[in-house]
Amino acid sequence: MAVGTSIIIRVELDKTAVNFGEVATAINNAGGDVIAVDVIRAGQLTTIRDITVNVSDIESQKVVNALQFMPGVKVVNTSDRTFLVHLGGKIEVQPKLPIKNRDDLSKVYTPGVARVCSAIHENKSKAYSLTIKRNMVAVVSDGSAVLGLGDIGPEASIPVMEGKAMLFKQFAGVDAFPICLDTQDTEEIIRTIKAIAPVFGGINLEDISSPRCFEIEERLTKELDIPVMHDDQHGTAIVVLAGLINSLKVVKKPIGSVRVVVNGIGAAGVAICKMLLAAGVSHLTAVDRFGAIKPGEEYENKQWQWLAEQPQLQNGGCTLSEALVGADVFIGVSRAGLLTVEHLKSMASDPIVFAMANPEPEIDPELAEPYVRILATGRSDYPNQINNVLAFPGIFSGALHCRARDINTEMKLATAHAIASVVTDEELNEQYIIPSVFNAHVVETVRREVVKAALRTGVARRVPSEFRE
Ligand SMILES: NC(=O)C1=CN([C@@H]2O[C@H](COP(=O)(O)OP(=O)(O)OC[C@H]3O[C@@H](n4cnc5c(N)ncnc54)[C@H](O)[C@@H]3O)[C@@H](O)[C@H]2O)C=CC1
Ligand SMILES: CC(=O)C(=O)O
Ligand SMILES: [Mg+2]
Repeated sequence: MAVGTSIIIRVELDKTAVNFGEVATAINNAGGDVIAVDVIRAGQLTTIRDITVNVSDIESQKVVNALQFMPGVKVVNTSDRTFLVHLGGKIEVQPKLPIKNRDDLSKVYTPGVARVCSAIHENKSKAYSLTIKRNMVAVVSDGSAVLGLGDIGPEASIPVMEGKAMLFKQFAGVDAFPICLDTQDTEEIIRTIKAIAPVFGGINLEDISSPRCFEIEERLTKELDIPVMHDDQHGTAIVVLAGLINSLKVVKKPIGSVRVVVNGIGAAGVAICKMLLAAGVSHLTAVDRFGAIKPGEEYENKQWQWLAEQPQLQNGGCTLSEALVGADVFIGVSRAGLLTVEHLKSMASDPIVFAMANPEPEIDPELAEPYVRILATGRSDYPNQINNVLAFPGIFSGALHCRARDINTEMKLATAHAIASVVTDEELNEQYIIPSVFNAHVVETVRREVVKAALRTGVARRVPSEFRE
């Protein structure tokens, strides 16, 4: 399944040779959908127009080619609107107050700033009240597992990390900065993050491949006193659990009785398995490239080893096709196109399918829809978007608010239940198992429940005023 985009094509039309209707037909025939037309210049013999076209990324060149070879049409240039929003980057640093005169200058900078530095030197925790640390998260990647694109390197990962920073700010008011590291060495990543940590109130690890991501997160959690969370693991697992809680209400199956197959036991898959077990799933099959993880087998990957020792793990060694026969739930965090209609037909009644590989899911949603009761993907352009963006802004907002030193399992479970609770019983249906990322109640509810869980479990270092008795 191709990814949709929209392009603007500037054309010069020779009025004696072609009319706009013919141009629009050629675009449609090549797979494009004209959504807007602007006349840039209208002359006696020629007109210049900007034509905005919705098109799949695969077909965009076909559309341009179709026009290029049309008599009377000259393609002046083409711009991809997705690329346009990335021009010059998507975020910037803005001062909170203007520097209008020398008096202002001497307060925000030297000499005034020196007194503030000394105050922090005497009491390090004042960095929270006197610097950006209080509300600033580092979004750190090494470019090794970017979306489903794989190891594309630090520079190529910047657009995703900038995007995450935008989401932090827009949805939760949390400032976040993208940091893309030119190393994939576990020790060097740990050392670097520890070295930059003083500026930040939290560390959001992003798109770091497994199994290195597990050790990096575990070590940083132990060695830093600010919350560290690998979003692809926990953000994803939390939202999956929220979606599953609500889906099971729709199909009226208790969590302890369903057979769940998770495909792709990497960063997201491991965390999803752990979260589902913590939430009460008792029949779980964990499938990766080499088949299902086998109980009793020895694995080099410590997370797989842990999973292999869990009594709820079933169907060891079988293929995805074998695992899916009679399964109630499929959760894919693997690769595009691994799931077929035949697989869906072999599942139990009322199949629940979360095909979450990005940007292309394990199965084309349009193919899957007729054969499933509930379908969710990671994408914004289909209903039921299961994406970690529902979790990380609110979690970090809550953790920063109560200055939590950790984001623990209770806080993660509280987040999953909080997200699920935003969809009321009256609203709940097959097409609406998970709230929209634009639903303002999501962050508000998650933030509140995260603070409550942090206070309850003793990881909060500050009791926000609204929680004081
Ligand atoms: N919707 C969402 O919120 C999220 C979606 N994802 C998506 O999930 C996918 C995996 O992400 P990560 O866990 O971060 O990557 P990862 O690289 O840590 O894990 C991917 C796993 O899939 C396995 N895999 C590859 N081919 C397979 C096959 N044919 N059958 C079974 N397993 C196979 C790999 O061996 C690996 O264990 C990506 O497409 C990513 O975009 C990840 C995080 C959040
Ligand atoms: C959504 C996300 O974090 C990913 O696909 O990697
Ligand atoms: Mg990610």
